[in-house]
Amino acid sequence: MSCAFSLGFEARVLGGGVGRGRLSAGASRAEAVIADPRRISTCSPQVFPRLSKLAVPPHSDLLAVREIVERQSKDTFIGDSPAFAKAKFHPVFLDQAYDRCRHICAEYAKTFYLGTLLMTKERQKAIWAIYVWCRRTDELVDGPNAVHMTSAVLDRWEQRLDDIFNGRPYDDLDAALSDTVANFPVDIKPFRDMIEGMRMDTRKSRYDNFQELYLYCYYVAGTVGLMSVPIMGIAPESSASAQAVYNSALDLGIGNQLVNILRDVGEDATRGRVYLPQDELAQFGLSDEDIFSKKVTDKWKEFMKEQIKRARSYFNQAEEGASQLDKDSRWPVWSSLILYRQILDAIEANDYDNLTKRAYVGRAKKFLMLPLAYTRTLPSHNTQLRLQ
Ligand SMILES: CC(C)=CCC/C(C)=C/CC/C(C)=C/CC/C(C)=C/[C@@H]1[C@@H](COP(=O)(O)OP(=O)(O)O)[C@]1(C)CC/C=C(\C)CC/C=C(\C)CCC=C(C)C
Repeated sequence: MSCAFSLGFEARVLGGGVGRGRLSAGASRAEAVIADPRRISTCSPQVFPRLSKLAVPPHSDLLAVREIVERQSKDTFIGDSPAFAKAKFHPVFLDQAYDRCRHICAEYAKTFYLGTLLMTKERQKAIWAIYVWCRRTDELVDGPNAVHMTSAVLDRWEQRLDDIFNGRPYDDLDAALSDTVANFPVDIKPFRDMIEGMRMDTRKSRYDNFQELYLYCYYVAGTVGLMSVPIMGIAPESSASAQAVYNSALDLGIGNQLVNILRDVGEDATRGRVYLPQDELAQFGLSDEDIFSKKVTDKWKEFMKEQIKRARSYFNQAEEGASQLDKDSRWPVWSSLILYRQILDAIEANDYDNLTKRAYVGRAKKFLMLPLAYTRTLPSHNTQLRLQ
């Protein structure tokens, strides 16, 4: 491994984080921007600046994450929820609504669905309802009706979200989510932020740097981590702080989204989209034209190696928090971790050709991974969080 590519200092979204290089108290998020173009190694004939690891931009939606965690960690939260007072549905209707969520989840995310089967019934239902809302939100911009997408559509979707949280669902799938948010301490902000991510996606097709990309990844995937932890629960025996566990949840979301981006570079390019930081492409002597020409050059391979390394480092950090979740909730999280790592392995196995090939994890490999993920949920594999 060339020392030119070492990853930079790490900083945490929530401060007081896990692992190496956390921000010292009082350090601003702006200081967490760590790409340093002047740091060019001399130990390799072809030199590249190092990539930033976690360039957390000082954006208000990222600053608000700490408050989301605090609100979601409050004991009184559930009683405060408007949906708690209003969402009273007939149990048969609710059972059917959750059952539809279960079917959708089983159809679209089989491996993840299998992983939920060890969770308590209440948690399973809640995570399926959240999954369905996220999937429907994503379908607005990515699904068959995406051609009809306008900002008014997303505004209406956000209004509908308010109604869900106020116990006034539009349909049965919404009702499942109304019931979920009445039963679990889930804040509305991560849901709003995911919609914001969809807005960003419709407005923007280039990312100047990793900070911009990080914000996008937070919106569309880090938010899933924030929504999921209150459902999955932190193990009563864990001595980790909620902030540290949420940091890991964000890391898993960001890591997963980075993998999605790396897997889909060629496909996105055919839609005129490049989700790779423009400044990093330039640092490696690459540009959009290299992506559109779909030639896997040595420069591209070096660039990809670094992008993969960065995605992996998010998973390494996510592991720490995954082991602090309630034990019956760990399986789907470990499955997701292992599966997305395998996609990175598949990109390597394709010799970094993600321009003309889609990295793929076969069905057999996916199912074989499930018992492996299960062993990681056992106490013998429990990683201790290094910082509380
Ligand atoms: C355990 C687990 C995986 C739970 C999450 C369940 C859930 C609610 C998933 C919603 C996913 C979804 C449909 C999001 C919409 C936006 C989107 C498409 C995001 C991308 C997902 C990948 O889906 P897929 O590969 O099917 O996408 P396409 O085919 O390209 O459309 C994302 C990459 C985001 C996924 C993010 C997560 C799964 C974050 C998971 C984090 C946690 C569950 C927190 C775990 C806690 C700790 C402490 C580690």
